[in-house]
Amino acid sequence: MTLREEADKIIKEAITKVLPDEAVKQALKSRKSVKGKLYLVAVGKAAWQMANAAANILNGQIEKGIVITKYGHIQGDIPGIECFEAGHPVPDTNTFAATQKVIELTEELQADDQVLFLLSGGGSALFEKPLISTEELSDITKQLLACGADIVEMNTIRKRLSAVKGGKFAGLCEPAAIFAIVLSDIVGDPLDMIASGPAYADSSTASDAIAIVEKYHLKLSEKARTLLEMKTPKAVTNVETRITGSVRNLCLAAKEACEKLGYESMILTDALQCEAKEAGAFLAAIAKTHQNTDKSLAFIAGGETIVHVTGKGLGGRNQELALSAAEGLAACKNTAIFSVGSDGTDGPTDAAGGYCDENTKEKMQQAGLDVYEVLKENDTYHALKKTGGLIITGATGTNVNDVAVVLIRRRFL
Ligand SMILES: O=C(O)[C@H](O)CO
Repeated sequence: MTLREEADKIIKEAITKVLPDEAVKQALKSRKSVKGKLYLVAVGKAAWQMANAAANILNGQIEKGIVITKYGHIQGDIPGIECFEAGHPVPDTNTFAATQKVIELTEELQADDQVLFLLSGGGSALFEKPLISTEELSDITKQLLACGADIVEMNTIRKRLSAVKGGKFAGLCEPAAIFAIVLSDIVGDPLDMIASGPAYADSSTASDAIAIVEKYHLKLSEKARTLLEMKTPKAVTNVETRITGSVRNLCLAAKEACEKLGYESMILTDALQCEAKEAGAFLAAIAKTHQNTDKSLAFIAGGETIVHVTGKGLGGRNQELALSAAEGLAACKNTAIFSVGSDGTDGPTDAAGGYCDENTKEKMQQAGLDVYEVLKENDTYHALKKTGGLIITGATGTNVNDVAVVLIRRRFL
């Protein structure tokens, strides 16, 4: 097997292990049934998979259900559940129309009813009723995506501009109860930030929001600024939450997959949060340090990096991380670094991530490309396409953040 084939195998096995089906099944065991009706609302990139798992278990008990997920993420019909696809990472008209359907569903709720709320990352874009114009929301979302704000900063802003985020969806469901199962795609699993916490009390403050506006010089209307200064729900009383899955599980699954291939493996971190470029260079440095090993080694780093967009190219944080390792890897032997988003999408591309090895830099030179220029233009997608380094998985059905792996192969090759 080549290093690239090994990488693909590790990715496949790790992602399969973190599909939410089993987690949903376990979480549902602690759900108390209610006298009234049971409704299902599933939002996020893993919404279809979570809803399908729940519908199989609750077989016929669901009165009505709605799934909102990203384009290309619906894998079939779920009896009794309406499934919608919408825009991500920037909400679009389908987002607003599908969210309106959910709001209409909440208007039917009685005190004895229960909403099974299945939430996963991506929900911030996919579940939205904005309190500002849709044009301004789209503009602010694009500013936040480009400025290098991390996901907690982004969602601190997003939840204040929304009628469903920051605990407000829980308010719409009152007096009915919510049983929420949340698949975490944020380091540290902050429930109020995952998909902007529609059913969780907000821990951020107006001054946090204003500080973020100032830090990134965001351009806002007066109305948006006024909304940022307003209070969000600090207590939510009708929700019981089970948190399942996380980047930790993804790292453990990757470690297990590496070990099956004979790598001595170590999780370096499951809380990677820095510039993608820095993470790539750092992992390449680790690869260099261990070149004299006589054992096959794998180093695993999970989390979510950020990109400050400076160019006009196409790419994503995982592709950027992988390509940033190309320079350092050129000095290595039988060594590769790959980084992948468990949801199967990296930035606004059809790739899940990127793969580089000691030959990538040379392949780029042959194609007339310079690593630094490509990174400056944020055009990693096109460069990796030329070097055969794109990782394409398609929608995976899960979303528990990203994992990067260093492979140093010293046997079997
Ligand atoms: O939707 C979002 O806000 C991100 O995926 C984090 O959960």
